[in-house]
Amino acid sequence: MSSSNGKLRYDGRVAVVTGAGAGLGREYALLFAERGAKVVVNDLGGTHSGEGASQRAADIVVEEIRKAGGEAVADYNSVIDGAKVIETAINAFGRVDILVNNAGILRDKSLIKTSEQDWNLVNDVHLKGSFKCTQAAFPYMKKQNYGRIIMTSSNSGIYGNFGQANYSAAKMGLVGLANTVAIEGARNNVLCNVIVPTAASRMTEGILPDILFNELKPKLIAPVVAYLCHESCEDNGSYIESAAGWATKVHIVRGQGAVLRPSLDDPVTIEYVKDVWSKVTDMSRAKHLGAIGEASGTLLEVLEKLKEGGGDAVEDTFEFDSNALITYALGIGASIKNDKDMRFLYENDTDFAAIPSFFVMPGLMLQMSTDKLVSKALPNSQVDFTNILHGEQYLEIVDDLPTSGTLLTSGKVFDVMDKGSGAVVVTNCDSFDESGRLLVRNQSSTFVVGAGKFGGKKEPIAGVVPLQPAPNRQPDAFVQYVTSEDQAALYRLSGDRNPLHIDPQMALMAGFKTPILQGLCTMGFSVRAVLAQFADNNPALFKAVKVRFSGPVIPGQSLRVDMWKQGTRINFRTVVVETGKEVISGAYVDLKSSQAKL
Ligand SMILES: CCCCCCC[C@@H](O)CC(=O)SCCNC(=O)CCNC(=O)[C@H](O)C(C)(C)COP(=O)(O)OP(=O)(O)OC[C@H]1O[C@@H](n2cnc3c(N)ncnc32)[C@H](O)[C@@H]1OP(=O)(O)O
Repeated sequence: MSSSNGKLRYDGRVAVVTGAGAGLGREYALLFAERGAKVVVNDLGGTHSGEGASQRAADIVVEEIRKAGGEAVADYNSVIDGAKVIETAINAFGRVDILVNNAGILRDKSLIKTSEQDWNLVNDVHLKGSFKCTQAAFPYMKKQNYGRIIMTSSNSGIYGNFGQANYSAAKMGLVGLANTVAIEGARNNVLCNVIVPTAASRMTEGILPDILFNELKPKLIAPVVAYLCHESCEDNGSYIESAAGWATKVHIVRGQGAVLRPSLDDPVTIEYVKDVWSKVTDMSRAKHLGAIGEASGTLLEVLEKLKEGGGDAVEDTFEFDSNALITYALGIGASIKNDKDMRFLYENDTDFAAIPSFFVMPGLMLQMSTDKLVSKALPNSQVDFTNILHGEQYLEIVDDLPTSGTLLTSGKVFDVMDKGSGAVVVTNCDSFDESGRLLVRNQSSTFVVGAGKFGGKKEPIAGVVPLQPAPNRQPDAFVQYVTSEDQAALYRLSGDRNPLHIDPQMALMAGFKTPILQGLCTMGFSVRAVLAQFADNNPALFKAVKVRFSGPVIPGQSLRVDMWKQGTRINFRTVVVETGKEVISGAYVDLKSSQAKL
């Protein structure tokens, strides 16, 4: 009930505040009364460790309220007798609208020294007392279709605090109690929230440092609790931390988690758990779940994935910005010497855009960040940078591409082939933007040299994107580029830090005389050639590319890209000019429209 001057009022409401003889409870009681509520000032009047009883504390506060012109009655019952506390409200005022479960005691001891009595007493007053009072008030509130309930938790519960095992447990218990009360009351407009206060009171005296203690006035928290209890506040099940004239909502969050077995038929092993532990504990994409149904919903999704045998999917985020796009463009030979390349090199260019082949990166980085995909797909195989070569790549742009953002990429092994001289592992990686929109699909084949002859099948399954041989005629066009001796060194800044491309020793171990160029760098040069020749350098016309890396390129060599136009498909091959050897075969770029011209 708001009065005309905009002040929030509680006229006609009856508020029960437990433990209202001092500290926070007293401030709540005074504020409710000042704003028109009739108040039950409950206080057993014991010591802060729960000894003794006295009517004095409650009486003083009642007196204070009455003197100020408010209405209040005292109640001296223990909150464990919750029914009696609520009875006081019904007898005096005929109803109960607001219940602030605030009463509490402390019996701080280290875990080892905590007696059963210390445990029971603290839990009884905080947890059982809140339960008893709430249970007694609930029928009245439900019947009148109105109620506001507060549970009082503590950072000691949420984070733990040395010497407060009993208190921490009770305080976290109150969070659980509030969660369910909020659900059970919602239909009848009986809302329940949690306050997590840090206040100077007789309970915290001697625990908090003096400087902090003096600034943590209970009076500064009372308006937060009062607002939570006002009819205009629709929060339900919220945890609100408040102290020193500050308040915030607190959430329990859950990470994305990791699937712990490849399929429904597989057991969960300790070793697998260890392998994916960093994913289990990764909180970078943690989320708050609104209800228990959301939590179990995720489990159903996991089971669905496992049924499809997709439990081995791995996920990662990929962040990029204009720097990443420009570094990539330079890495595949874009140059300011070419006017039409400015849009790829200068973030203030009005048409600034990514060269579309940049979007192989999320899939590549996912594969390089985990040894779970390629190596796990092969029996007894040791996969490392000395025996893998990029075999094939397919990239498809599905939706409009931003020039910066964070993509979530999900990848899994799609096919494994035994080619004798090596094994080919095909992975599919889909990348989504933050709203869940699928932007890019990548399919990569990794040729694992020497890992063949394991008795696997030779042919690909349906869904492995096939190559397309070049037409049997002279190319319609060709473009030639010189790569720099530093090309691989420059390109690796985009993320592919495979030492094969820069470290002569590693190259020797992998069977090459010198470091070789990244396959995707050669692909990038080739895509640039097709865009320049057939799409007026317009990246928006690019739809997809498929290539096979059929031979290595040495940085410094020249590349000739031979192209054939067949409608919107541009077939191409890439040849090292100095040797005449084909290094990209069976390749094509699909453009979005047939505006493409010779
Ligand atoms: C975990 C991380 C994920 C991946 C990260 C990648 C990181 C990067 O840093 C790695 C790189 O960029 S490496 C550089 C780019 N790649 C290359 O230079 C490889 C060039 N290709 C070759 O040398 C040979 O084709 C070679 C060696 C691949 C094959 O040659 P051969 O052994 O002589 O094979 P061949 O007799 O020609 O054919 C045997 C069967 O294999 C198939 N095949 C051939 N080349 C393939 C290729 N590139 N990709 C896929 N399959 C290929 C053939 O079709 C044949 O199969 P079938 O008998 O069924 O026809």
